[in-house]
Amino acid sequence: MILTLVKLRHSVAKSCTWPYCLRRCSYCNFNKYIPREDNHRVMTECLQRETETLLRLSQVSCITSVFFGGGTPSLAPPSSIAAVLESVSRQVTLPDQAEVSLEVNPTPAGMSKLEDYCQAGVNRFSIGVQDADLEVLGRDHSSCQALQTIEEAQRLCPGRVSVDVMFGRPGQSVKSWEEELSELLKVCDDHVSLYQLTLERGTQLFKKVQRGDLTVPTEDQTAQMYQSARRFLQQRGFEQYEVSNFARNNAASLHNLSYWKGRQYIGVGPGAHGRFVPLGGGGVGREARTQTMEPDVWIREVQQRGHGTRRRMELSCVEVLEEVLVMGMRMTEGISHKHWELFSPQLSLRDVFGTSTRVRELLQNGQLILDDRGLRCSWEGLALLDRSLNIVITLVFFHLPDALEYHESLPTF
Ligand SMILES: C[S@@+](CC[C@H](N)C(=O)[O-])C[C@H]1O[C@@H](n2cnc3c(N)ncnc32)[C@H](O)[C@@H]1O
Ligand code: SF4
Repeated sequence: MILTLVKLRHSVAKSCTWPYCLRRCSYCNFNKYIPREDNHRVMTECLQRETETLLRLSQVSCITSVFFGGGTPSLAPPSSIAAVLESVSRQVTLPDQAEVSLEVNPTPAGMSKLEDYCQAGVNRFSIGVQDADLEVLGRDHSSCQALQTIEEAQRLCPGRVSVDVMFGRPGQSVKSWEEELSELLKVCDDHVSLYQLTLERGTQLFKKVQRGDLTVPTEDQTAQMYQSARRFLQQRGFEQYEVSNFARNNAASLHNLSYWKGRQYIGVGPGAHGRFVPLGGGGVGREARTQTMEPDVWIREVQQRGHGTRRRMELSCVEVLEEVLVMGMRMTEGISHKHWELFSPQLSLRDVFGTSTRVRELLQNGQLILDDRGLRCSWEGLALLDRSLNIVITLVFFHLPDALEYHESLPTF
C-alpha cells in the first residue's frame, strides 16, 4: 500500500504494501509471499502502527493521495483498508478528494470485494490484466474474469480505473500484441499502464528462457511493440504522460505523478520505500528509507519499536538532483525550469546542460529538448530514455559537487 501525503510546506508520499499473493507469477520478482496462515488482524494492526509512527516522524499535516500496492492488496479484507485510512485521518487531514488507489488482481475473490473497498474509502482501482499467455505467466485469473473485474470497477469508479498490461512476453509477436491491445482498448477505462516484461533473475520464467524452453521477443520486436502501442493509444484519445502511462479525460494518476515530480513519500509495510525528511526526529535532509522485507520479521519489529525501517540514508544534494532527473525525465512534460529551481537554486538547467557537447548532440538529433519550458524528451527520445539519462546524470555529478548544501525546506509545492 502506498499513501501520498502533503504537508503545508512539504509534499510527502507514503507507501504501504500488502505483501501476500495466492501464487507466484512466473515472471515476478516483487517482494511477495504466499500466506501460511490468516494473519490479517496482526498485519492490519502493524500497518496502522507503522503509519502512525512514520506520520509523526514526517510531521506532515495533510495527505493528498493513498496507494495500496502489493503483492496483492485485493487479498486484504476491506476492513483492513478502512483501518489504515482511519489511522491516517486520525492523525492528519485526508481530504475527500484525495486519490485513494488499490491494486486489484482480477480474480473472483478480488472482484467480489470492490464495492466494499469503495465503502472503505478507495476511489481508484488499478487492475493487472494479462489477457493472454496466462498459463505461461502463472497468473491466477482468466480473461473473462479480467473483463468482468474491469466492468465492475468502472461501474463503481467511472473514469478512475487503470489497467496494467505487459508486452514482450514469451511467444508474443508484434501482430498478436496489437490484436490483444486493440481488444483491451475496447473495454478499458481512461488509464492504461504498459509494462515491458523484464526477465528477472531467480524467477521461473528467467530459468525457462535460460534453458531455451521459452523464447522472448527480440529487442527490435519489443521496440516495435512499444511504438505501435503508443500510436494505438494516441489514436484512441489517450495522452502519454509518462514512459509507461497513458490517460484520457484527465485520468492521470496523481499518486504516481508525485513520485515523478520528486515529491516526498512515506513507505509503510514490508519492503516499502520512502523519501522524506524526518522532521519529527530532528532531520533536515531528505532520507531514502526502506522497510524490512520479510513480513514476519517486519511484524516483530513494528510490535517492538513501532516501525520496521531497515535502512535509512540521508541523500546528498547531488543524489536528490539525480532522482529529480531520473524521475522527471520519465514524464512527457519533463522538468520545467521552475521545478528544477526548487531543487537547484544555484545552477539552472541551462547552466548544467546547456553547454555540454554531448547534450548538444542529443538536442541536435532530436532526442532531447531544452527550451523555455525546460528539459524533456521528444516523442522519439522517450523510447531511448535510458541512453540520454546516462549522459544527463553524468553532468549533474560533474557540475554539482557533493559539497553543495541541500535544504529540503526550499521546495514548497
Ligand atoms: C507487482 S504487481 C502488483 C499488483 C498485482 N499483484 C498484479 O499482479 O497486478 C504490479 C504490476 O507489475 C507487473 N510486473 C511484475 N513483474 C514484472 C516484470 N518482471 N516485468 C514487467 N512487469 C512486471 C505486474 O504484471 C503488474 O502489472
Ligand atoms: S505479479 Fe502480482 S500477483 Fe503475480 S506474484 Fe507479482 S505481485 Fe503477486
